[in-house]
Amino acid sequence: MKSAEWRVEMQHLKKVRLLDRVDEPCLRLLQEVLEPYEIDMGELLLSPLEHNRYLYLLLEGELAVHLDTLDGNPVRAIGPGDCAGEISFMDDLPPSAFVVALKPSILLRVHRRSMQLLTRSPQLMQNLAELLCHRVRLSDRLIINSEQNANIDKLTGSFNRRWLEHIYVRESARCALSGQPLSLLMLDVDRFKDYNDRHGHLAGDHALCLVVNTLGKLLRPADSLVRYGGEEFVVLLPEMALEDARNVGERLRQSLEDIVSFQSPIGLLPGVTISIGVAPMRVNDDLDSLIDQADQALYQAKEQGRNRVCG
Ligand SMILES: Nc1nc2c(ncn2[C@@H]2O[C@H](COP(=O)(O)OP(=O)(O)OP(=O)(O)O)[C@@H](O)[C@H]2O)c(=O)[nH]1
Repeated sequence: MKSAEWRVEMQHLKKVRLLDRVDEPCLRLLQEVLEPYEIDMGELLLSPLEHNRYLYLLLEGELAVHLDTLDGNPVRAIGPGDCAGEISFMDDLPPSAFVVALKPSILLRVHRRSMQLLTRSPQLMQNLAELLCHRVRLSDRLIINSEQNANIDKLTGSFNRRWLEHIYVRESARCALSGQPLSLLMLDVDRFKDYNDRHGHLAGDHALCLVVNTLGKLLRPADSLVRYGGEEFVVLLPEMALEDARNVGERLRQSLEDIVSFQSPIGLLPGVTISIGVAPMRVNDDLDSLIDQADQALYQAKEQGRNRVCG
């Protein structure tokens, strides 16, 4: 980052949202302490590893904010008129994120020692408070999104095992308390190794997505379709007894048998069939013992020739 040679003018300050509606005398004072800087593309402006003493106001260019490392995708971009470093500028702690220039950028910066000057303007303080509120809301949204993503299988978009462990605790307790049954289906794609060998691993991936898309449409909102691992899936059916769960299993099995071929991004592919083991929750069943029961029923379905429901 290098100091720029030009003088900061009023027109520059008018571009910055943080200075919106700040009165002219205060802007004039700020004009004296703001320093213009230029930063090259790819250059690091802020890092959690280095103390920051400045508030940066971006006039031109674009910056990117990265949380943990610079390798992944940025969590947000900073455009002209926005600012950077405001949190570490205020609390005098290391920055909470990396900020890097996405384009050659022009900035104004003000040192912490001029903080008193900023606090003279109630309007500027209000703008700053609003900006910090906005940042908090963004962070909350990021936490919610990452929490949701942590429960989702990346390939198929179904729930993953982590979600199953979480939802089982809730649903089993709820059903036990209200005297309702709960059942679990264990599903496995038939002869999936052959499918991969014959049509390729990518085709296998599309077939797994087909399974999730097809079965997902047949389930109630309260049911959870979970990719348990590889080509194995679990369906948790709260408030459902064994007989009804068998019927659901049969409907799921049939729905895939009916798909002889399907259109995928790599062309027309053959459908797959599934075998299903059904298990009703018994008193004192935990998730492992219930899965174990369903797994034994699934084993029988495979033994009896596949593409069937047992249990
Ligand atoms: N394409 C693809 N294949 C996977 C994935 N996860 C697991 N597999 C494959 O699924 C196959 C499972 O094979 P097996 O456990 O032998 O069972 P199977 O061939 O389905 O035979 P049965 O279960 O006895 O009907 C293995 O070849 C794995 O490589 C995945 O995410 N994508």
